[in-house]
Amino acid sequence: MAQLSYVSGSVGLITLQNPPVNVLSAATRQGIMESMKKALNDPKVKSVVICGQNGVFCAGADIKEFGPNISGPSIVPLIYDIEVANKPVVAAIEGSALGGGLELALTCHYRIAHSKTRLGLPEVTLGLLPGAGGTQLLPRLIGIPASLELITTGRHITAAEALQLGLVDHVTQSDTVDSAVKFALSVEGEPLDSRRISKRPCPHLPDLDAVFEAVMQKVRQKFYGAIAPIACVQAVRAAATLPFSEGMKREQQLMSTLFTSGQARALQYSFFAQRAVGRWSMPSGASWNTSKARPVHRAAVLGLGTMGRGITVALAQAGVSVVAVEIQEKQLNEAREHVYATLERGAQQSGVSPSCANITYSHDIQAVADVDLVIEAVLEDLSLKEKVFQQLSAICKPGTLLCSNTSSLDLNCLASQTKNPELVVGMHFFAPAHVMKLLEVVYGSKSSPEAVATAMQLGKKMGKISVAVGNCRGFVGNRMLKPYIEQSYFLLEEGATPELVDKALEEFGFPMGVFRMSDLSGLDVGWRVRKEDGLAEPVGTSGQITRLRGGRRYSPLGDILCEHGRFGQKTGLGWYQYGRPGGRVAKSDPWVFNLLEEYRARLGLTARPIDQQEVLERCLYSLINEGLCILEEGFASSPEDIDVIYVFGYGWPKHRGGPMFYASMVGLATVLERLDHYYRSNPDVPSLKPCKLLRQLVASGSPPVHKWKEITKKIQNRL
Ligand SMILES: C[C@H](O)[C@H](C)C(=O)SCCNC(=O)CCNC(=O)[C@H](O)C(C)(C)COP(=O)([O-])OP(=O)([O-])OC[C@H]1O[C@@H](n2cnc3c(N)ncnc32)[C@H](O)[C@@H]1OP(=O)([O-])[O-]
Repeated sequence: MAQLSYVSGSVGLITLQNPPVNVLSAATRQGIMESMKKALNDPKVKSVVICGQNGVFCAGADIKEFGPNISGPSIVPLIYDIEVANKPVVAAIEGSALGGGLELALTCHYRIAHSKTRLGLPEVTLGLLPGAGGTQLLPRLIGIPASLELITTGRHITAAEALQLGLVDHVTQSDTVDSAVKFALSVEGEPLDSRRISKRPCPHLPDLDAVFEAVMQKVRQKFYGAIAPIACVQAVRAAATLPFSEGMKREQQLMSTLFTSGQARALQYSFFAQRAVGRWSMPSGASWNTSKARPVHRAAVLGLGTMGRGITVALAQAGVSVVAVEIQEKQLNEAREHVYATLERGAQQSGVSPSCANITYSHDIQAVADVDLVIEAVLEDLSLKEKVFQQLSAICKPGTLLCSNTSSLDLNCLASQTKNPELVVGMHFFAPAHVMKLLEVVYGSKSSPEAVATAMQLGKKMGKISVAVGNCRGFVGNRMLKPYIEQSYFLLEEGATPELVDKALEEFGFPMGVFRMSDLSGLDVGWRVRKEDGLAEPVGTSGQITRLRGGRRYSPLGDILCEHGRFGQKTGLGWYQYGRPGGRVAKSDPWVFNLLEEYRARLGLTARPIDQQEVLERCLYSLINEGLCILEEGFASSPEDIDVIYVFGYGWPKHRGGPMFYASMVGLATVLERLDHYYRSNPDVPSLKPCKLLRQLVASGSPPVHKWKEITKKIQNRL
């Protein structure tokens, strides 16, 4: 929907009306077309201003309309009618001008932006490219290098940067539409040829081939496996080498290869999944729109180790006043320096003044007495955390929310140590806590919906993507990681090497394979959890190795490495060698090969050839199966929750949507058939046994992901 009105005598004002962000739906495109025609044919109208309702210009094409049969006027001829118009057209840009929204502004003759506007061509983040001429117009306006950077990253830029680049003509602090109308009046009757960007030549670049070669190499590396960034480079190259109309044809051709691609579907699914997780619900029926969050003005962080420091930085950067508590003086001083340095660095990058003043440090737990919320981040030890929750419950003012950053311990145990278990929730951050976007908000059996709502809202304020999940062992992310790691160990026993397994997973798109990732996070972390679970038994001098725990197959390979002090990067030795403690570059280690050979020989295991497909099927399908169990048991309320957790917390390649979406793309029947196949030959590995929900989904015709919730409900009601 778009509406034409008349202002200041001779200006036609076209207002996009499609809340909340005025996307170019079929009706909006129709409205623009009709309004433009009317304005151009009306002799009283000497100039036109285009703006968006509710302080947002336009967030681009309507992603919800993407599919084989898009109705309504096509966007390209629509916006080029604007460029050829014989009356000046001024874009009044507020809020956001993204994708097709910026392309619309680029076909206007002038662009006036409010200082708080964000502009960009983020199509690549949706598996696409700017398909309404953005790859041809932007280089002609701001040059090739800047266009390549903006289009291959999809980065949103500020109005100030846009002015500097020449993308907008003027930036205003006051009413944007007023400014644009005044500007339009000032250019009425002026010649427009020089304002038609498509008519301009693309600025010459002396070392064109070298520039494109370098950018192509960079995007292939940085966005490993993603096809859209490559197509973006190819499209901009057309702008540099072809006349506009030929360049447009090339852009359309490349866009058509991306539009129907699996990657585009996965990335668009991820776009909406990120928004869907904010609409959380609990098995009790309580949810985001029935629960009121409490304001959090002052928060405390207890325990200033690696995680505590990151959480303190993230809170301060979100403008929350923080009480940072660490009982050990030395650790407290180190933390103070680390937090200060991190905030300083952040301030330099964002150009915003550092928020150090928001933080007070103390080594006395009494200092948390009057805060609204406490995040406990002490060592991952149940008895220690229980003591801390007893203390907090005694010290804190009534109503203070008590949150734990535990990554696997039972939240109900912590809550039972307090007077008000309804005020206890988990806030599981991911390292580094001031960088990683994901936050698992964990509700226990007594957590109140208000407590969950408050933690979810605080997470959003900290710039996190927060997902509400139930309190099972390892919550969602770590619980699914267990069968994934387990399978990788079994594959080593059967003949694989860490290199082969990691190669398969990295070619799939993970930034790091399971063994390199384990070396980074520290093998001793998992070892401690396996010991707590009574799984890791010392092999020691007896040399007796058993591969069964409670009737289930268990591989002690990881324990053996830890017994040799091989904790990964931190000791310089793990599944790979790193040259020195803290080394980052992984090199194959003959010691590991010898260990595997000796281990197999001692257990009478015969190595066999294992290919990448088997690695992917066993590691990913067992992880997916565990995810489906979590849905079945109600510890996650939707497949989107699981996919957002894996994409933003565990390095699952975004262009593959997440474990649940990937399973639907591969075909649930295939996942079921492969798991059945592996379970038949490994009956002592329960994580390979297909769960009820998987069988039910296949029996129901393998519906698309967004239909799983209703089938899951049916199963839960039967349970
Ligand atoms: C030809 C052309 O070249 C090509 C092909 C294209 O143009 S492709 C399209 C390119 N455009 C984009 O990539 C911009 C995507 N949007 C955003 O980045 C953000 O939305 C925002 C603009 C910065 C606002 O953020 P926000 O935090 O204030 O609100 P929100 O919660 O995100 O959004 C508010 C509501 O609007 C919905 N929404 C936002 N953008 C949308 C879009 N482009 N299409 C459909 N729905 C959209 C969103 O799902 C949510 O719905 P619901 O959850 O309430 O039901």
